[in-house]
Amino acid sequence: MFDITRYADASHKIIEAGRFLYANGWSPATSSNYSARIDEQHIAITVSGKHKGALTSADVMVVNLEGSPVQSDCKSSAETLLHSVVYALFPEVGAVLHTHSMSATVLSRWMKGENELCLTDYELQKAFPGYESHESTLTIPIFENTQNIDALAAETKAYFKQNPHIPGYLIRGHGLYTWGNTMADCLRHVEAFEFLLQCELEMRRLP
Ligand SMILES: CSCCC(=O)C(=O)COP(=O)(O)O
Ligand SMILES: [Zn+2]
Repeated sequence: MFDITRYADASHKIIEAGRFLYANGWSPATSSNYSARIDEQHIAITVSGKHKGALTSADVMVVNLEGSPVQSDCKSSAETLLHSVVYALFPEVGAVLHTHSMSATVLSRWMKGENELCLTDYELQKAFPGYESHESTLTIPIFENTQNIDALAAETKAYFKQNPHIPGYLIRGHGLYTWGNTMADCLRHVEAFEFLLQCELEMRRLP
């Protein structure tokens, strides 16, 4: 069983995150999904198909670390397993955010055939833990989009088991996943990734 006060706190943070991410244009229509850890075994996560700019507490439910609903008849995000993988691999992670920005979508499509984006020489790389200089390289894997979330979850699990320091990934033509120890950390990571992805797009537009 989970603590109801911790669930309420997680739900509140998810609702606020949705307003912020939608307002920035990073979660259009009913795209995206968000989660926050309640305890070692329970995660609060968005219900599937909801508009993320207008979430209410009824749009946030609880699943266990295997992604199964706990005390709810709602259907959790279609991408629940992608969240579960991160919580199961990294016990310190407190929040996972998935967004569908134009820059993540366009850049990952533009990079057709490439399976990683290497970011270097950006001061903002320092927004991520462990990246202490613009001279470091932040390598972001790009996974192919698929409707088979079980398969994608297995792929991401294998990758991040080997690469635990990488703070997120792209799904081609789909969006961004990132995480953090707190919701504030995770929101900072989304914002930093969005800035860096926009820079990369702009660089590719230059003659
Ligand atoms: C309308 S966007 C397609 C589904 C998706 O990629 C997404 O992020 C939202 O799915 P959910 O089931 O979490 O609402
Ligand atoms: Zn998505």
